[in-house]
Amino acid sequence: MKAVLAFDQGTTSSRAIAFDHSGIILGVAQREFTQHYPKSGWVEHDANEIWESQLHVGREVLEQCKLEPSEIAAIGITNQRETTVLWDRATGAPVHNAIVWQDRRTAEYCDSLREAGHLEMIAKKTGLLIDAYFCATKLRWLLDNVDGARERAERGELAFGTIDSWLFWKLTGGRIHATDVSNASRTMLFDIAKHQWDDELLALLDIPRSVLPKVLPSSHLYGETEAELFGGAIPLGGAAGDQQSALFGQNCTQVGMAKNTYGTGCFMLMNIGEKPWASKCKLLTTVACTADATHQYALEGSIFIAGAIVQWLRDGLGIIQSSSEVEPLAASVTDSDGVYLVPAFAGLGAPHWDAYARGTIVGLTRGTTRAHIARAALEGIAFQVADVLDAMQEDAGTKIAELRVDGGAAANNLLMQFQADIMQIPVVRPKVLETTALGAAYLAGLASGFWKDLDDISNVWQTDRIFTPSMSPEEAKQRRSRWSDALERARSWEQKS
Ligand SMILES: Nc1ncnc2c1ncn2[C@@H]1O[C@H](COP(=O)(O)OP(=O)(O)O)[C@@H](O)[C@H]1O
Ligand SMILES: O=P(O)(O)OC[C@H](O)CO
Repeated sequence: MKAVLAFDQGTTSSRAIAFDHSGIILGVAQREFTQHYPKSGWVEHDANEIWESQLHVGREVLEQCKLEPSEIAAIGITNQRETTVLWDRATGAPVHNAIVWQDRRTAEYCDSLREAGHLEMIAKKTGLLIDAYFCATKLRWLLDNVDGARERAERGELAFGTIDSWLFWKLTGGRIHATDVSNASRTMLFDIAKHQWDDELLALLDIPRSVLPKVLPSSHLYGETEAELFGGAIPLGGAAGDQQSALFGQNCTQVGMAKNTYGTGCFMLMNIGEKPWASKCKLLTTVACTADATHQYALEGSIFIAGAIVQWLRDGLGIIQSSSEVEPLAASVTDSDGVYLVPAFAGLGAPHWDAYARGTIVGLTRGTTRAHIARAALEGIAFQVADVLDAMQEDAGTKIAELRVDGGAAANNLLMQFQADIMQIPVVRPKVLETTALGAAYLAGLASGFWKDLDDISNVWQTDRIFTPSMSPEEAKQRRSRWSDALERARSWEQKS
């Protein structure tokens, strides 16, 4: 076998990456797809467009690398999590656009769940806080708002899944309706200690069990692709939510090791070992990936908007033409000149959890230029990450020695240096920034025997650059205090209807 293929289905694009046995990237294909914003705070994707884009890049990378399906040991899927698809089992047609993880339409329903006193029970079972972010309330919304959906679901005609399930279904021509444990742990319907769907939660959310996929380990032979899709069947060797996949791809397999991924949002995960425990600092407890069917958990801080702020500078404000221009623009000034940008465009996630916060720019003067705004935008990403790191250290009762980083925006040196400065710990960037895809490749490669065990893959991870703090602790403290002031201005901005 020559390669393992990772399908990395992200929020803004679908990617396919082929890795060889040494973890070297043989080829990458990528395709963006449409973001739908039907109302303020709503975000949707066309699940068929997701499928078509993923299929297209899968074929493209095989062609690019001149690889035959028979030379691929397995495909590993990694995906944007929580994005919720509901489709018809007979036709395979989605009943509605997928509701994306960033979508806030169920925020008020979540308030009512909280007010009814369900917070503790839900946190204990699922490791999650009650938030519109997770699948459960999105799925309930679909069942209640799509004509006839609830009746069809009760009759067993509909299937629910996160994007991994949806891709498994499409790749196998509807033969497989399954998800992996790491994705299941993001639904708010899954008991993470017992590793099973929970009847009390299903009853509370009014979700019929018949819509649910089967839950399997992350590294596992799920089946094979339909032969005609790629000109030959390819084994499906695993799946994982993209953030758990990145934790695995960063080799954070020991307790206390942490990574942060800078994509559309930012997600910091720290390995906490074999027992789940509840966060005291509004972080999530989630299922991590393992090489076998054993269980591991991670503590997670999810930030909704990170790299997306750079897209907004490009597409919304038009002050840059491409994402890579943000670094030279921000570097053209020595600081943000007192400007703070809180990127709460979709509310605030960890550790603040305010669905009604909105994006804010404060400290503007007549001297403010687009360069200051660009710099404040990058700093706004780093400040959010520092808040999560504090919460994680407090929760774990230990200092995190270093933070491993990856994702599209981790290529930005100015951002990485500021991140190390403001957190006062080293930021370590690996050579392969595609650790999300690498994690999925590992999972599939381990299931198919392409790699023997964890030792076999331990040499793949290599450091590219370490950013060490160069700002004084006093200055970092002062800057973070101003950031907290700015954050206060952003909180509770959107009014409840
Ligand atoms: N040089 C850069 N500096 C800052 N942000 C960047 C840079 N290049 C890309 N990005 C941002 O990174 C994100 C893309 O990263 P990626 O890991 O592909 O995200 P996702 O998987 O969420 O689609 C985009 O939001 C983009 O704006
Ligand atoms: O698509 P990404 O990389 O921004 O990741 C999205 C997360 O999985 C949402 O929880």
